[in-house]
Amino acid sequence: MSDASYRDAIFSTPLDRVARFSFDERVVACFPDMIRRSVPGYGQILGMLGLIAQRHLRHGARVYDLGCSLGAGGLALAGQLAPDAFRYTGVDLSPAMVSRARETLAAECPDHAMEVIEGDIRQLEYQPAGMIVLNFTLQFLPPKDREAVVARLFAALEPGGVLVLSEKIRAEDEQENAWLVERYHDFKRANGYSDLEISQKRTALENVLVPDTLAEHHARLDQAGFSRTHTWFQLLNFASLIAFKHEASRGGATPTPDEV
Ligand SMILES: Nc1ncnc2c1ncn2[C@@H]1O[C@H](C[S@+](CC[C@H]([NH3+])C(=O)[O-])CC(=O)[O-])[C@@H](O)[C@H]1O
Ligand SMILES: O=C(O)C(=O)Cc1ccccc1
Repeated sequence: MSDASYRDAIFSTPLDRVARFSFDERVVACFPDMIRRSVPGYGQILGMLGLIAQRHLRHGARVYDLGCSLGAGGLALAGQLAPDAFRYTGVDLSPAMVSRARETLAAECPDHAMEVIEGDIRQLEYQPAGMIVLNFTLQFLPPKDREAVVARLFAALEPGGVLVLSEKIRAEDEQENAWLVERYHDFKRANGYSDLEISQKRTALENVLVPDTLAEHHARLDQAGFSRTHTWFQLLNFASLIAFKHEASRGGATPTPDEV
């Protein structure tokens, strides 16, 4: 298969019926362009993964990248960490994404331990992990399935482990939300998408990408058992959170900010 990447023009012509958005071959072919032009802060969030891992990951521990798409999270980590610093397991449900991700990671980081599993993050048998990345993936699960997945991830994390959760979010306040969505559409327009593309993509994502509020995310993480959660990034209606699983062996000692 070719590793060429194309400009996203999927919603550029008028469609009689806009189908539900899916991660099929057509999306895979233009995905790097689509996500960079559609997700404010995407590159900056990826660039922080290595820094977060350097601070919080036990040397040699496993990192899960759930809904890894083309393995961008793995590439970012391998670019910043030594081969013995971590073992990467990407997981994605889309066969087209998985085969491209495997090719890219084998070619770009042959010295690192990188595997990609085709599977559903709701059913995966998780191995113990030091860091779990959900970079714009939880938002695609039916809302009723989100709590159970987060609980499973908490169980899979080693004490001292971290979950990085990046999501499109909805603001609680209707006016604030409307302002953020309008400026997000401006952002897309400035990145070369037409009004037609913006509106057809919006239709395709209805009931497929269902954003939660930041308060809902924090509450779900707290409920799963995470000892602390921070919102460390937000640009318009896109945000990233970090959740810490408490180090069990500290026996009541007060954790420093880096140890929470
Ligand atoms: N149940 C599921 N199980 C596994 N994968 C799933 C599931 N549902 C959806 N996916 C996968 O989650 C990914 C979401 S994209 C992630 C970007 C990437 N993290 C990146 O940093 O480039 C986000 C976006 O396109 O906005 C797709 O590849 C789906 O196939
Ligand atoms: O929310 C949107 O309008 C987007 O375009 C985000 C997005 C980016 C890439 C794939 C699916 C959704």
